[in-house]
Amino acid sequence: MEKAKTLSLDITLKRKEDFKLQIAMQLPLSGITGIMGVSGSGKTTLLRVIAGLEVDAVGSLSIGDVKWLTDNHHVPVHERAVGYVFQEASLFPHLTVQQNLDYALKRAVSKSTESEQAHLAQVLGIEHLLSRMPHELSGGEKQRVAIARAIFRRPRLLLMDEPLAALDSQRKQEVLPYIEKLTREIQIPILYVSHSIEEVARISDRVVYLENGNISAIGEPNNILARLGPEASELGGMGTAVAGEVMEELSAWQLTRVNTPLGDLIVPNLSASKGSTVKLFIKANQVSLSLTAMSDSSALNSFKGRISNIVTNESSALATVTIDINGIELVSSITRLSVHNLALTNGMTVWATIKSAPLVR
Ligand SMILES: Nc1ncnc2c1ncn2[C@@H]1O[C@H](COP(=O)(O)OP(=O)(O)OP(=O)(O)O)[C@@H](O)[C@H]1O
Repeated sequence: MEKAKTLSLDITLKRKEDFKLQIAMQLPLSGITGIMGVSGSGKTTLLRVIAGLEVDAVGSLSIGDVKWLTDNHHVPVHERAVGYVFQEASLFPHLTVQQNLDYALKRAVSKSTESEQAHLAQVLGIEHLLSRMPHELSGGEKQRVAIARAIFRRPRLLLMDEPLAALDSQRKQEVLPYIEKLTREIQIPILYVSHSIEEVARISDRVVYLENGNISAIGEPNNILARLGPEASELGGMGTAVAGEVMEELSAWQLTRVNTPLGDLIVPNLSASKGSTVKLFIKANQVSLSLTAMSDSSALNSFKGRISNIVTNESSALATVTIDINGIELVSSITRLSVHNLALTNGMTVWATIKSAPLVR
């Protein structure tokens, strides 16, 4: 990996007797890196170390050619060019959106230019909100303003800690596309902490999975998410992310046909324009398996594939079966009893049926 475009860290932080964060990794300074793990695994602590908020962290940390932490130097928080977005937007209630942004700008070491600010306001869709007071904004709008405030300081890196956790699912769906646009249109690398597999699968280019202060897996979202064990249920359930192109609206049926590497998927109406790219998340518990093609079933989406992995655990009723369909690893969660009854084994050909309802954009 080219050093100038890499975030490198090799750090240790002993928090208390039973928790030590010990992370060594190199991440490309591009796109979105999802940081996942169950509660208490160290996600927030990792972001705090990178931001410079943990003065007891030891080791090395550099962003491109700039060293933020070495054996004998700790660059203080205000000199690290990072933007931080938390769960709560925390805007000043007595200032307008514009005044909130100006306030942040006045205190910034590095400031964006007026044209950069205008572009950012447009990317985040907040141009029309600038004269409003925070109490006149929805939760999603507040979060978009908080993101703009963080980026006005021209950070090298944007740290987001559960930025959507306080929003309901409709607002989440509303804000996610703006976050995705940031890495494309502003080219700002993002570290994105989330509890939600769905969110991370949808927006991340890579995932770092933490367990008890250590990295237990790092790589492509699907590879990581498919390997999660029982902890996946705390994270909203396992699943598979697939990107696809919107082919047509079946408006009479309130459905949309999306072409994906699995084949054509019929999903609830996405209201997305024809030709646009969407990401779908297929929950593992919505994928059933059969040995023959089912022609008399109500399910619309059925695909032929080959079993590439079966994980069972005698203490659990459920098994995780991975099916390779045109190179996509589709994860299915079915009972161990079904694996036994169908005598499923690696390499076997099966039909995977996806209920159309649970697909999300
Ligand atoms: N200020 C603190 N002092 C001592 N220990 C702390 C402090 N903050 C967090 N911890 C501990 O450090 C560990 C990691 O916490 P951290 O908040 O990084 O986890 P997390 O993965 O972000 O969790 P969550 O998903 O619940 O936010 C936990 O054991 C936690 O109890």
